[in-house]
Amino acid sequence: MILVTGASGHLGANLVRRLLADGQDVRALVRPGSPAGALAGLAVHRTVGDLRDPAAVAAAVEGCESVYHCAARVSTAARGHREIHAVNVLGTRNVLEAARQHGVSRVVVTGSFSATGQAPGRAGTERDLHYPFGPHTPYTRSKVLVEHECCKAAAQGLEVVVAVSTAIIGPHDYVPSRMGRVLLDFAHGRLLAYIPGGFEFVSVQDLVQGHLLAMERGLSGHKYLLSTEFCTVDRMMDLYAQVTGRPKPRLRMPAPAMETLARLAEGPRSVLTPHREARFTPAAVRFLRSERRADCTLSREVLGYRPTSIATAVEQAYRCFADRGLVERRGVATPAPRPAGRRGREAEPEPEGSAMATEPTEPTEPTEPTEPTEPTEPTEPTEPTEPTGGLETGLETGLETGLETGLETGLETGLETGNRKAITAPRLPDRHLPWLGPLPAFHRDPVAMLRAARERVGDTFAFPLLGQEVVFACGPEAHAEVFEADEAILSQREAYRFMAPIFGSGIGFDAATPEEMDAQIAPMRSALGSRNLDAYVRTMEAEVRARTAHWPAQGEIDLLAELNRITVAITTCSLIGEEFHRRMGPELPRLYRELESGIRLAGMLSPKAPIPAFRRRDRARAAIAEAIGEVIAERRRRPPGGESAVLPGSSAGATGGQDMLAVLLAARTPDGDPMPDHIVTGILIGMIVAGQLSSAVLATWTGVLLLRHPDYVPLLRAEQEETWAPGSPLGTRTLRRMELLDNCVREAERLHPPLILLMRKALSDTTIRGHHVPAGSLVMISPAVAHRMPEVFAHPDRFDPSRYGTGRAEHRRPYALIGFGGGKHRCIGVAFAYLQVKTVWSVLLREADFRPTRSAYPPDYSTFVPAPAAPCTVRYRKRSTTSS
Ligand code: HEM
Repeated sequence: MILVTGASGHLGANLVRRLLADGQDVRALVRPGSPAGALAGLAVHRTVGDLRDPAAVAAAVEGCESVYHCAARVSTAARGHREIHAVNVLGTRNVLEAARQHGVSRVVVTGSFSATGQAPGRAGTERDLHYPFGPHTPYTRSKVLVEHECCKAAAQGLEVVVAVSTAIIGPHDYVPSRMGRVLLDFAHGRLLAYIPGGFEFVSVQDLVQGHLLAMERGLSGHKYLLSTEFCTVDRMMDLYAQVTGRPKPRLRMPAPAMETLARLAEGPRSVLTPHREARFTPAAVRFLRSERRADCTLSREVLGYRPTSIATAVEQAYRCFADRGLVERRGVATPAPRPAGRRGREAEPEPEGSAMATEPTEPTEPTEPTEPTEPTEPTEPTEPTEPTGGLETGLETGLETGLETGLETGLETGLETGNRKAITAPRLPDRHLPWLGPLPAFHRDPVAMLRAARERVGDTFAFPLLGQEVVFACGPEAHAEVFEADEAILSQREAYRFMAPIFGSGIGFDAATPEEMDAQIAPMRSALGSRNLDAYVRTMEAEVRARTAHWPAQGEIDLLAELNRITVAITTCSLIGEEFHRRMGPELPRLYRELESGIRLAGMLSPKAPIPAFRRRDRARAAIAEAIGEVIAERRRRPPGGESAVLPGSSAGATGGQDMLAVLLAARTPDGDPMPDHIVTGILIGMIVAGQLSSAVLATWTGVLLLRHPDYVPLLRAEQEETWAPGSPLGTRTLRRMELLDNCVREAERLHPPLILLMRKALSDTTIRGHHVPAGSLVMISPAVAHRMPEVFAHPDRFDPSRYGTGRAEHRRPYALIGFGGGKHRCIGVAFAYLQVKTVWSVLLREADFRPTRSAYPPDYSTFVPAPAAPCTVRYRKRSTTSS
């Protein structure tokens, strides 16, 4: 058995495939939440574990003859020392220690070229010592220490070899890697200019070959550089142009000017997007210009390493993306071979069947005699994927000076973005500010702004917003095109990634792949299925009664605040259980509010910007996560079927009585392992955010509409008398028979949908209603605008529950009523939400009479889930009092 760590990263995914093809038995260690696609359908023993956990690592290593340790936390950030050190250095120590204890015969550890020193005037070799006093990133430093760990382990008798990677390109890139993202951007027309320079690249298949050779022939305690060839950015542009069929960007920016521009951009960026990973930094431009080279003579002589060609690797990478639907499938032209390079390897005979290339390009600048500097932006570490470093950052800088840079820095660099030219939908008149677009009007009242624009321009139009090109589309046909689009073309996950700090890293919209996200919410889907709903309704009824029991006989309440408390209790008990609700008590509504207030426009720009709302969001999340963690720990200690996992009123032993935490704790990953605790926690928090406030708001709007149309109240009470005997508990069957109530809630959904904007990110060029939508655009639809279209709903501003009755049923037109979305991402909580709102109003209408205190309850559009503006006060009188 062979263990591969980091098996779902770019190198890992290729290495595992090669080992399987060689007939090896492979165990793959992957971190929790890693992309399922990388290993999907492969006959590997998948084991989930964190490198920082010595026990998990030891369990993975046990029984293996050899280990490939490819996992690493890759980052270009100047921050995050602790985590990067813990994953890379201590994680490697754990692997090596476990290997020693379990008698593993050999370990190959993936190293980074960024940790190799640089000698003036020649290509770097294994002998060049790292210069410790340069401005290195925590990642580079960690990879130097990884090499030290390997040396120590070798000195203690373990056979360990370091296989050093340069910038990787090639197939099976599922995350995708940085180099893969550059290729995708090129294919989607998002690279508009580049800076000349050059890099060492390694074809992922050469890197795999190098790892196998290092395992077989490498000397213990030694390292071997593995590169395929040095490529200039010009050459790389030509290769990309050949495989994608797109022209290479015409703008070739002078490096000195770009360094100045990068310097100018630093100030605004540090204010606007302090946590966004920056690529366009002066240091990165300098690095690009230094054209650092690697000499792989040692690998060739000792290991017999025979690199192939980057041209082939680029072609394979493109084909693999095309197979996965991420880029257009086309007859990929085989890029022209190039003559051999200038260094040690050029004297070698060409390997059979290789397209060893030649590139006579001389470095445009002399190699700098100092260590290359790396970008030093304060960003969050990226996910562990592959063993690369500052090199690829330089490359990205070389390639990306268009839209993304504009977004990062807030500066239009004078390069027009490709998106803007290519969108064919009518544009809103350019009366707004560049880059910001119609932000002030949109922020104040997005529904009014979009409605007015639709009246002027039509159902589909485009406008810039915070540096992002937005295509807005309205009407059932447009909705069908958006909701039914493939995730690889219009991505929901990419559009909502700014919610990642709420779900947690690798969870929900931040899951590594769409399949991973589906797998995470699948247990919730079944927990919200019809067999469980009766038990939830009993919780709902109990919570509404418990709350109203505190009300004096008559008085004034803030309806939104009351319904918020009730839905907090219902959501908490149904999702996490009563013990959590009891433990958190009155704190919960505040914590949920602070969590939800973190969903705002600023998040689209930088979800971690240092603004008070985001700080409150993060504090609230931490407090909720900690408390959920304690409940999980208690539940895990107790035998399954413990009482707290059963909702009040449920029949003993019925699966239908379990809260959703119990369902998640019982759920298994595809490998049969329990779901890791942090994923369970993240999913529950995500569900709270998805369901609680929106239910409270829908319930409030239902109440406000009934207050404004009091004629419906006696009709609703008459319906209740027919369907719900006094003293008997509510249930799903009873609620379903309340058709008028159902239609009133549906009118609330139509007139005041809690989610007013739904979004998708275009990952490939596509069309909507015949208009071209380039990759990178944000596609937006609005239930609030669509529900007031007179072409779809007669007299759309009128409250008219009879529109859903026999003979009319306007909502049945596909994708006309979209308050809960549509297509494959339609809300999984729709039945739960409807039952909740209907239960709330069944009980409230039975218990009290209500009257408005205000002549109007206008929506407050300052939040993502607009409710009636505060205070939403209403007067009530308990009905028993009324009758007495
Ligand atoms: C009145 C209450 C609710 C409203 C108005 C609402 C609305 C929506 C909408 C519009 C979407 C689709 C988003 C899109 O396509 O971009 C959605 C998705 C979702 N909702 Fe709800 N929701 C409500 C309650 C709930 C509840 C109670 C839960 C769970 C407890 C829930 C869980 C989800 C989840 C997990 C998704 C994502 C589904 C997917 O992407 O496959 N929602 N919701």
